[in-house]
Amino acid sequence: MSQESAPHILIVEARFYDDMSDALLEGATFALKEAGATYDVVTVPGALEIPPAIAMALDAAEEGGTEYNGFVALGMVIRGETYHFDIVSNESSRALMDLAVSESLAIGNGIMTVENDDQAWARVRRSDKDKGGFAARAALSMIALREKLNGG
Ligand SMILES: Nc1c(NC[C@H](O)[C@H](O)[C@H](O)CO)[nH]c(=O)[nH]c1=O
Ligand SMILES: CC(=O)[C@@H](O)COP(=O)(O)O
Repeated sequence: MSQESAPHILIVEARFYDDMSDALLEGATFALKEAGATYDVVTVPGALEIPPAIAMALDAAEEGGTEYNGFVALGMVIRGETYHFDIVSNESSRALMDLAVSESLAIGNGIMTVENDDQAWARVRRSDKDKGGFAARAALSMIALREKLNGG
């Protein structure tokens, strides 16, 4: 897809923690609007469902559905008592990386993996770290890089 128009982004958010998801989404959408990009938002139950959602969007695009220049993954994974934290954290990030490399996708990974609520809140929109905005800008940067490499 050539980049004549503004980048069109799919934000896939895992709303496991509604309030933190609101903050991550605020940061991401602010950054995209600031850059003149357009976006759609879809919601999945948890971080493990983000990579399959992106894969589904790619399949839909091949069948005439919306084509996206890039993707932003937003989620919050907070360690609990069991090994599940490691599974959710490692597998979601691994699957995003596999998709990005195998499909040359521009994906900004805003899936936070933290030890506790304090660490979480220190890294969402209501702070200067704003990981949602950082993920959005990462996706836009990779779109621009792909255009440059393709002689755009
Ligand atoms: N504990 C967290 C989860 N767990 C849910 C998984 O992501 C997944 O939805 C479930 O295993 C069903 O497939 N997800 C988060 O995003 N954050 C968590 O802290
Ligand atoms: C990241 C998780 O899956 C975690 O929230 C689950 O909590 P627990 O390990 O106490 O079941």
